[in-house]
Amino acid sequence: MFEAQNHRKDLPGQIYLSTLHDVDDHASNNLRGPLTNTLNTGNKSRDLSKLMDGYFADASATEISDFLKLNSIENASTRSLFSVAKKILDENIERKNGDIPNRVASLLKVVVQEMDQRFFRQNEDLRKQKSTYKSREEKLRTKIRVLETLATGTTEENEVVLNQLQKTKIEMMEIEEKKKLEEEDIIRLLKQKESSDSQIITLKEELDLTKRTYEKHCFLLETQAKEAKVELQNKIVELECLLADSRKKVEEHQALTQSKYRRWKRKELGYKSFLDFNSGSLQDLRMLCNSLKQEILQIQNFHMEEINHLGLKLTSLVEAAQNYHAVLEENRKLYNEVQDLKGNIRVYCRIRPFLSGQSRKQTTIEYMGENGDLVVKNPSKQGKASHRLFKFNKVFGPAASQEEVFLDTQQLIRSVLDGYNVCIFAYGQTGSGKTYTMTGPTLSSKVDWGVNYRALNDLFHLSQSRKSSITYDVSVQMVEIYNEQVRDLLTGNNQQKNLGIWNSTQPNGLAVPDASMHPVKSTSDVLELMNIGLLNRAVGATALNERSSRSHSVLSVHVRGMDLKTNTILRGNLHLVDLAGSERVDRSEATGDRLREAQHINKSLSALGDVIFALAQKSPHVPYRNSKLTQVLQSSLGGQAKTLMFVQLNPDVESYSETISTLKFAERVSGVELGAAQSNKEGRGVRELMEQVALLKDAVARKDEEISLLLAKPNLSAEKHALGLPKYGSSSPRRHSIGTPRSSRRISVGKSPKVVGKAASDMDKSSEYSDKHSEADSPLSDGFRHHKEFFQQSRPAAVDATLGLTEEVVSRLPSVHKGHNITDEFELLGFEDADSEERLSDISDGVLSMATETEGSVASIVEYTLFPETSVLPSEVIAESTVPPAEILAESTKPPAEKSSVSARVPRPEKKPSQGSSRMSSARSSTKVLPSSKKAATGSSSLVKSNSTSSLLKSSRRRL
Ligand SMILES: Nc1ncnc2c1ncn2[C@@H]1O[C@H](COP(=O)(O)OP(=O)(O)OP(=O)(O)O)[C@@H](O)[C@H]1O
Repeated sequence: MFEAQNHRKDLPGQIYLSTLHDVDDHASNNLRGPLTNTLNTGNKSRDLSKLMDGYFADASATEISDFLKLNSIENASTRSLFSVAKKILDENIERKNGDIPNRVASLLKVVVQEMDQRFFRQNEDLRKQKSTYKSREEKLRTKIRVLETLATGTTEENEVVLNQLQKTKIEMMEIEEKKKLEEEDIIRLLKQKESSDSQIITLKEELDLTKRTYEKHCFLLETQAKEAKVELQNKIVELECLLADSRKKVEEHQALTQSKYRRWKRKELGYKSFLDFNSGSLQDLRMLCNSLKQEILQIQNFHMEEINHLGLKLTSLVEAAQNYHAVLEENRKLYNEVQDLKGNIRVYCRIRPFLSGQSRKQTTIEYMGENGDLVVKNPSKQGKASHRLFKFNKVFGPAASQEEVFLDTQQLIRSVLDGYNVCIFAYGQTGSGKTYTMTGPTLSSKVDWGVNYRALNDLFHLSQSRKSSITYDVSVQMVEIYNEQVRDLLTGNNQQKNLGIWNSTQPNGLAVPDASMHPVKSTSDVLELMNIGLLNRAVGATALNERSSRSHSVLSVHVRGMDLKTNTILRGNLHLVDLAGSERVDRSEATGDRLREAQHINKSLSALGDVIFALAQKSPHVPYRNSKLTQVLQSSLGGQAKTLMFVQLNPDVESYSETISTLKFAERVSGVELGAAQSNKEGRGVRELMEQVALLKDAVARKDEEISLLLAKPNLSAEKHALGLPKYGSSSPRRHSIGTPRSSRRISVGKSPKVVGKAASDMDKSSEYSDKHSEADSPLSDGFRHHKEFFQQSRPAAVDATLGLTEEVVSRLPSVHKGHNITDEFELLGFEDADSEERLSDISDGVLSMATETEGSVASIVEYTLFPETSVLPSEVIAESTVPPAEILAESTKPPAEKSSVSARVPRPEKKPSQGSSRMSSARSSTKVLPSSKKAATGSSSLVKSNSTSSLLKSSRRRL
């Protein structure tokens, strides 16, 4: 150990290289120590740490060589030298992009050389050390051998020697271990050397490369510098030239500025003089302005006065405009009145709003005028051709409330209380709002009430307010027409019973005699009945699936009013009709029930159209009988009624074609004139007639007496034969008059035949049309016979009585009723009226129609017979029919108050019973009497053939 330590001290360069680490650490410590001291002492030499920190990166070659001289590089450790070399390279590569300056390269060279030498020296040292160790090992082995020999001498000595040997062995082992360690160190050093060698080689190569690149770069830079220098020199020359130019320009500019200055000076002087001049004229202008102000004030005052004047004129204009609106309203009213007078069917158009479920809300309605104009747009067309204008009495937009709609309908409905027949019907495709308008969406809310409820409600209120002067009885019927079958909706049982319809219009507007008639006293009664009706309709609807759309519902309101002052009786009927959907069902698509429904709807609506258009054309024949619907509405579509049609529209573009066909229909309807409506009043005319009848009755009584006196004489038959009077029983006077050719009747009736002939001719016409067979060839053909038969069947007794007497008795009684012209009586009957003639020509079913469509007076007579004041059962009628005619006639002359009870029992004064009389009795008996009762009544009518009456008339005729 000791030797080893000593040997360390002997190593060259004073570096302890027992291990490489030791060498490095010690070396760096040794190096740093003196260098640091040197720096601290102010020596300018630089130490190796600076070298390591790249201190020499920017140092000159001389500085580096100085540094290397001053500092013993041999004292630096190998590791630090390596790191110095690496750092130099890294730094230079980072800084200069691989260009290593010469000085750094030389420094590197020095460091690398030093490291080379050091490795060489170390190698040498290690070799020497190895040989030293070997010699020592030899020495020790010899010592061991000596000692072993000595040990064999004495055991003690041996032991001592052994101990020494062991110690020596241990030492040897330690030395061997150390040797091994040193050998390992040497091997590691050798390896390090090898790696350093390779590093040095690569470094050298890199250095060479860098040097070459650097040299190239330097050359490039030098050439660039030369070029830049030349360029700069050129620029300097250019700049000098420019400087000379700008100097010249500055001089020129200065000269120009001076001339400008002089010019401005001159201008200033000019402006000054101009300003002086202007201030003078400003003064003048001020004065002028003041005078103008005065003038303007004057004009302003003048205009103010004018404006005030205009304001006054405007106020009067506004008033006029307001009046204009009033006048417009008045005009509308007047127009409606004219329409009423003309008997035009009023047409109101109502457009329903889009429903919440409708997704596309594109409307076909372009414009709705307050005057009833409606413009519809065709969505598939463009330009003018896409628009169509329609004109109606009124157009209600989607926002119109139920109340607004009713307000415009109210007056019409109110006229029912004045004895008019009114018909309101809603026409339009399915879902267009017909039921909404007529009934309303719900009954629970008053706001939603449709025309039906509001109408009845209004009628009740009005009748209440009039009750001091007129007492009213209101009754309702509600029927449904489905597949040409009429069903009573108020019976309570829902059996599908097809009800019969009168073949002609009835004076009381009753078209469906078998439908139950329900007297109503209040709105709640109506609501109750409506509910029953709707329920019955709904039950039908469930059975037949949405039947309400395919059936017509008719609510008939019958009003009878008695004027307490004049004893006039008013009869008004209101038909409120919710028609089936008007859309044309494609027959090719519909089958079975649907096809049947479609056919029936199409048929009935076409029939309605035909009736309306026949009326419009004043056609002699109105085809009421072509459908149940037109039959039911006959009394309200004929001459005396007021008719209103609601045209319901769905604004959706998809419904365009339906909308157009609905509007076209409505447009034609709106042009229809039915003739002036007439009130069903039983007034003075009736009473006068009654008075005449009373006179006649007296005359007949007197003549009867005379006849009975004559009959008492024995030569009676001869006398009778001589007179040539027809025998009673073979033909009644009425029959005679009808069966006789018109010319002969003319002769027999004197002045009146003209009228009678006309009436008969009308009857003939109606017969012709009603039968739908031409009778033109022969007036006495089958058709005429049919007419004759029908006339016999349906002719009301009262008319018969009146006409019979008029023709054959009255005309021969100038002495009885002196000064009274029989023509007047016919005028009273309305037969002289040209209109009535026209209307008579419309009769399709004989005298009953005639009675309705002529003056109210005749209707009243029929009414008395058909509709007694109190309901009388057929049996009672039969019993009462035995009342002697004298008594009846006497009764008829009584005042109405007394008359009412008796008139109800008025039997026909006809001698010959007929089917017509049976019909009368069925009608008078009760509105609820079934058609089957007609037969019973017919049977009972034989009883009506009162002996006294027949003998009375027979004898009177004989006498005459
Ligand atoms: N003026 C309206 N305001 C609000 N909703 C309306 C109006 N008119 C109709 N409707 C609604 O449109 C729908 C169809 O109306 P409605 O049933 O009255 O048509 P419709 O013509 O009677 O049909 P249908 O022929 O099938 O009986 C209903 O839901 C109804 O509430």
